[in-house]
Amino acid sequence: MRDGLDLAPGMAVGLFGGSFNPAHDGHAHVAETAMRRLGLDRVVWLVSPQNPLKDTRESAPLADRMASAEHAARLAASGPAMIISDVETRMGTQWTVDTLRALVARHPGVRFVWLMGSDNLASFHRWRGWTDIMRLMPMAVIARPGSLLDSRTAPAAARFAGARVAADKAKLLPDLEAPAWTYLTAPLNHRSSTALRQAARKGGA
Ligand SMILES: Nc1ncnc2c1ncn2[C@@H]1O[C@H](COP(=O)(O)OP(=O)(O)OP(=O)(O)O)[C@@H](O)[C@H]1O
Ligand SMILES: O=C(O)c1ccc[n+]([C@@H]2O[C@H](COP(=O)([O-])O)[C@@H](O)[C@H]2O)c1
Repeated sequence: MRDGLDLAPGMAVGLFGGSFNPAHDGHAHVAETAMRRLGLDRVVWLVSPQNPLKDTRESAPLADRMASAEHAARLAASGPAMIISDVETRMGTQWTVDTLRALVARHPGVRFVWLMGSDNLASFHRWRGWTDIMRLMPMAVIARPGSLLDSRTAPAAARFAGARVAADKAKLLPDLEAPAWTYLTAPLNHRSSTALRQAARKGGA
């Protein structure tokens, strides 16, 4: 089965999973920061069918979240650098570990890096197969307001302390063997989808 992802062997590719409900400039900030600091060729925005740890009732349809991600990605870069993908829906994978295993198998020679905000590092040890994710591909964590301290003391950070790469060596990350991860303290962006949904509800009330 083709997955619709146009990736060539040798490319350094960030995988950026999210609900994008809706997408916003904080997501653009993560994608742009990762691309620049890790020297990535592409960032694939994996628009998730449904975050396994979130409430389904609040989730907008996939097509709306894809459109929203397309719009936000244009804030991050023009040209082919940003790829908005429904590959998790196509492959029928819900858990990140399954998605990443499948993508690694389908794209030999691509140098993948998993990207996420620091709020997710704080809770990463609750994800299914999280130690397997750490061993599948390098990971870059982008600082997010409200989770800076939590994420630095996170169980996942402690467990893989020996695999941490200094931020000023982040460009090496796509070439390193997993486990390897870095924490990027870029200028912070305060946007969140929750706040946007709340504002929309107030506006519509
Ligand atoms: N402002 C931000 N700074 C850094 N990372 C962010 C920011 N906003 C979102 N992210 C990261 O982007 C990824 C996808 O996030 P998601 O789509 O859940 O957006 P969200 O704003 O966190 O949504 P919600 O408020 O509904 O939880 C996650 O890894 C999250 O940590
Ligand atoms: O696989 C898991 O256990 C898991 C638990 C929570 C979140 N995730 C993934 O993390 C990414 C960010 O999720 P979210 O909802 O914070 O946007 C998205 O790709 C989710 O599928 C994955």
